[in-house]
Amino acid sequence: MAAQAGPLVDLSIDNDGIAILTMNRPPVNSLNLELLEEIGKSLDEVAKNKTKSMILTSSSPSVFSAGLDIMEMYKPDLKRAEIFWTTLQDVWIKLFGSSYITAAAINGHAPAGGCLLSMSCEYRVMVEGKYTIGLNETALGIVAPTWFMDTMCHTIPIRQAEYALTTARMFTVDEALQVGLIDESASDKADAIDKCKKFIRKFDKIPSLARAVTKQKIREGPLVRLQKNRQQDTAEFLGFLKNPKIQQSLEMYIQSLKQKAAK
Ligand SMILES: CC/C=C\C/C=C\C/C=C\CC/C=C/CC(=O)SCCNC(=O)CCNC(=O)[C@H](O)C(C)(C)COP(=O)(O)OP(=O)(O)OC[C@H]1O[C@@H](n2cnc3c(N)ncnc32)[C@H](O)[C@@H]1OP(=O)(O)O
Repeated sequence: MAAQAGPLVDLSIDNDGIAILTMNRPPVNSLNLELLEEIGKSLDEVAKNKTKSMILTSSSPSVFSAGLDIMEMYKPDLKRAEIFWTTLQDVWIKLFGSSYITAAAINGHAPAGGCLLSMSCEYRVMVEGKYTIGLNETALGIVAPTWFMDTMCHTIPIRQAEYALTTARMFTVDEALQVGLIDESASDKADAIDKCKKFIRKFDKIPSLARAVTKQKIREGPLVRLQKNRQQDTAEFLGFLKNPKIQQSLEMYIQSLKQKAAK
């Protein structure tokens, strides 16, 4: 993978007071520990500055995020793997549970953890093209953690979520629109950001405390479930990583990604 140039995230505030959080880990914004830490810090910053809203996007021209960095899971140092997983949990708790308004301008592919980040926002606009979005874990022989599933069930009807999760369905932009996995499509990244801003402006006349408390109450179930089960969730993740069969399938998956990239 190419060496990192520049900061892993960019956080800027526009003239309307909207924070734009841009993931910047070329080539595919795979979520390693350092990127997750930087996303977490940026989410803290947005909360601390009482910014009214945030749009999550990517600096890549074709990938929103490739999901978790597979190299964090392949033959890992278990202490780092534990920190990696708890940092991912923290990011999800901060984003899914945020009181400020959140929207994702999905400017490219969003598999697995990339889909999770976008679903943790309140509104999704995806750029038209041959991009796909979804939770593909079962295709890799693994089970998405309960809070990944909960997040999908908060986004699309539970029947559709069950079908998508069990079949590892990757949705095209049109299919995602049809099922409600995304709210709108856009012609390009600028259009996606404009549409996210239009969504954010819908709240101009809604008292912010009432909005925030309503959001937190409706999202309380999945949040409490993870908060109560964090240690068990982490132990399960580490247990997976220690399983030789999982390591073998990871190795094969990495090879297949590399072969595809080399073509
Ligand atoms: C797989 C996990 C298995 C077991 C884990 C064990 C236990 C886990 C238990 C529970 C946790 C489960 C939760 C998992 C959630 C996840 O997020 S897993 C990650 C799933 N992500 C994917 O499957 C996406 C894979 N990537 C792609 O499909 C494509 O790269 C993508 C469509 C995003 C972009 O395509 P393209 O622009 O053509 O780029 P390339 O494919 O050419 O890739 C460029 C280089 O980037 C490397 N790469 C791609 N994805 C990842 C990744 N997720 N992690 C690390 N590296 C990645 C790719 O190998 C290329 O590298 P190279 O240039 O060859 O060095």
